[in-house]
Amino acid sequence: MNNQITLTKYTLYYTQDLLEQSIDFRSLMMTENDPDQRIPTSLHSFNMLPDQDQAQYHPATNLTTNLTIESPPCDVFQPRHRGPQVWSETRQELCEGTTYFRSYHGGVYHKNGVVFGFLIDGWGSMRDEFTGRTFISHGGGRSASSSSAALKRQKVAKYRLSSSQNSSDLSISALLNSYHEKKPVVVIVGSRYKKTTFEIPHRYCVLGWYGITHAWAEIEEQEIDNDGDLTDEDLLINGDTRDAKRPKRESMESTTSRPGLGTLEPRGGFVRWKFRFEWIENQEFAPWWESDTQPIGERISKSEFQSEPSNSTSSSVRHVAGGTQLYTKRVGYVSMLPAKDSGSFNSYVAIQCLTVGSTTCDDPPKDLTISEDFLAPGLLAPEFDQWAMPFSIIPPLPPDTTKVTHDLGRLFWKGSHCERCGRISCREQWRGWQCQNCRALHNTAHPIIPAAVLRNPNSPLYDGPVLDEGPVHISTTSGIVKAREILPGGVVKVVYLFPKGGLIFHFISPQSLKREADELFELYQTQEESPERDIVGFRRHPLAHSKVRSRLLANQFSYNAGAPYKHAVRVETAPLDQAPFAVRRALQIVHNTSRLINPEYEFNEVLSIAYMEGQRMSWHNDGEKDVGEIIASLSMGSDAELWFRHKRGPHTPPNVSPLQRPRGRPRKGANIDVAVSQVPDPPVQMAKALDGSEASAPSNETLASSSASTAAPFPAPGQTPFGISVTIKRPRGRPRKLPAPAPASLLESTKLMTCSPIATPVTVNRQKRIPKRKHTKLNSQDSDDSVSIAQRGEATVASESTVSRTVLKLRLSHGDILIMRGREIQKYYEHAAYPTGFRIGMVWFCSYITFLPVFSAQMSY
Ligand SMILES: O=C(O)CCC(=O)C(=O)O
Repeated sequence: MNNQITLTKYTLYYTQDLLEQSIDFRSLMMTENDPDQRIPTSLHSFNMLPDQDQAQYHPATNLTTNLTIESPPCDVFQPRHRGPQVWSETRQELCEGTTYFRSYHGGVYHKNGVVFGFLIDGWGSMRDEFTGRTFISHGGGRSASSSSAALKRQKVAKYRLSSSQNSSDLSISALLNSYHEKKPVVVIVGSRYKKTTFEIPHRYCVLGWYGITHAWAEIEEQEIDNDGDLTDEDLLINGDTRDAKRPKRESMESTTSRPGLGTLEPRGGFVRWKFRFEWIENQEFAPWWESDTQPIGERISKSEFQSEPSNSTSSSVRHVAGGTQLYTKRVGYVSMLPAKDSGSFNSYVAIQCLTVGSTTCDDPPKDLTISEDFLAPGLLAPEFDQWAMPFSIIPPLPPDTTKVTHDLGRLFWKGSHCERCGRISCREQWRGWQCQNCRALHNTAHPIIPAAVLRNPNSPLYDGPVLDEGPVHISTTSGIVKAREILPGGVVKVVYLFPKGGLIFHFISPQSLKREADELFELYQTQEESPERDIVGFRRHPLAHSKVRSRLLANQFSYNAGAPYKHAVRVETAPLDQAPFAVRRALQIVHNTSRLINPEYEFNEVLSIAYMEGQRMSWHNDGEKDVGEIIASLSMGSDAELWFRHKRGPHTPPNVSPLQRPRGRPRKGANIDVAVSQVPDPPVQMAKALDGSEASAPSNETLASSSASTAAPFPAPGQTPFGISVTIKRPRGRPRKLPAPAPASLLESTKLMTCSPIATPVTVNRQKRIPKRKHTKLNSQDSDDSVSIAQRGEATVASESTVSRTVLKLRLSHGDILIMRGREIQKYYEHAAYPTGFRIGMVWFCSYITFLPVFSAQMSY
């Protein structure tokens, strides 16, 4: 009964919502009225939600009804709505929801030299054309935003070439590969594309499969804005006011030509690679932008294009008075079309389109107009219609989560495609995939995954104190000091002192003490609601400071309770006393540990974070002014690495690379890549830190002097007093000479390891320094060397004194507790988390917010 009521509400909601968007929703209504009505979709269940807000805050079971839709066997997807069969409103949805367009920046998505997706959007290049079934577009790369004052005034973003494109540029060579090998490409149109005659209904709409019929290079003149009154600032600064006051076109024309395509900077323009695409008939959908009655573009005979004209020469470009028309040369033949006005074959420019196997195009032409005939369909190689398309443009259904046994792999947070309306949505909610347009929810309950199946099989199951507590990496120049102590029960406490103040405590328990964490991990995964036990409402939240205009979701799922979270993501906050049971239980566990350091610690904010395989938390710091100086966290499930690096800014040590590296995921099995020096006695501060709450970081001076006075020779590679595997990572090339090992007696008496800033070999990070790309300027300085180097991907090696900003990498395993103490860690450093698989982390903050209740750790369990 209840179900029926919900369904009726839902249908009304849809009817209204979708009618506005001209989406045919009759099928759903028929389903409700006639239960026998079959909808062609595969077998799965949808939960229907009246609106997103309710979906966010209310448990699924109270609101939803299960509508199971069973499909008749059918190979071809039957579109049930007009418009594109696949579309999205953000780039992230497109990238997460499809396999064929996963590029967040470029317009060509290619992998291993093969183009999968091609996006036409925003500003085209000169002579781009679009008819629907055919279009001419350009390869990617080497564009820069124009800094023209006139365009800035108009607030118009305009991109133009800043150097010549080369056939070996990655996206161009991939497009050439698709052209030569006749590989179909999925084409997507963005709503900012200006050349369609039809309306583009959504931000990104998949058009369908196309083949590339022609590829050629041409000269793109640099457009001159109506900035005639502006002068060339560089020339003015250099004192030649006569030249400077010349109109820009003139100074640009004086650019010297250089030989060779690709490195060529021809007079007044750059080489641009162009491609003609044509719709492939043999595909699953007809063009959605053509109405049923509209005739398909008239075909013209291919023979017209393949006949070699009697007066053709071997030269690729022929300029003939009386008109400029684009003609094509295919597979070694000059093809020609009648000039539009003259109706004859006499006036033409023949362009040498690439012949099969060739990647060079000599003497690219400049003054062209595209013949209308060249845009008519009919030039596609017959091979395109002989084979089935490689895959459906409809993304596959989400996986069957009920079968999960050991991890939540990348498939589990791939976006989903709504069969009802065509929208692709990111997986935002832990409990399922929901269409952001029509709100249909594809529910996912997975069996509880025990922590035991996620553990690293190559890591011992410790009954006593762990041996390999880390760190995975500690930079020799960081000045960070490490100490290790064994607490009752075999818990290993590792303390890291940071040179400018601040400490990190890392508690690692033997197996027998991980039972609480085991239970908690399972509690967090519980999906059944009960009056006492709410499920944790994990969801992916939008980034707070994203540079992209559209909504961009954070990688990981999170849930905040207590004081409002004000960091990298915009997370809603539930009051602590109404937080789910799992969250309150986690708080209790961490309080028990944090009181080992200071019995006064009280946390009033808990951020729970769930990561599926491949998800991570990227660089950030937790230094919000409301947040107290203690931040604690508990790890559950798969291992993770927590990386710390210097922040960019006035405090960055001068020898630290300004580049953002290392990027991406940590290497598997990474070792400590420093030489670790030994000191016989711990500095005073460290001794206190080991004792407990009195710890404070040593000053730079203390550290420097203790290191200087106590620095001992290095142990041999692979040897440390604590059984930690240490390898010296050296830059490639000439081997370095390592200092002799320290005497055994000295090593045995050592309790601390310091990464001394003095007398330690520096791991040089041989980074490629790529000069910052300059804005395109309308003058001859466009082709200055630094810009050219950057854009040709050439590189220079950073100086020997430049080292990575990353100072410390810790491995966090199931049941580990980490406590960061001191604002300095947030002020001078940032951190990032890289889990190796399904993992839940909890972070506790003590926020200075007096009006919120401070949760007591003495709760009943
Ligand atoms: O997942 C983790 O343990 C790290 C989380 C974190 O860095 C943070 O919330 O600040």
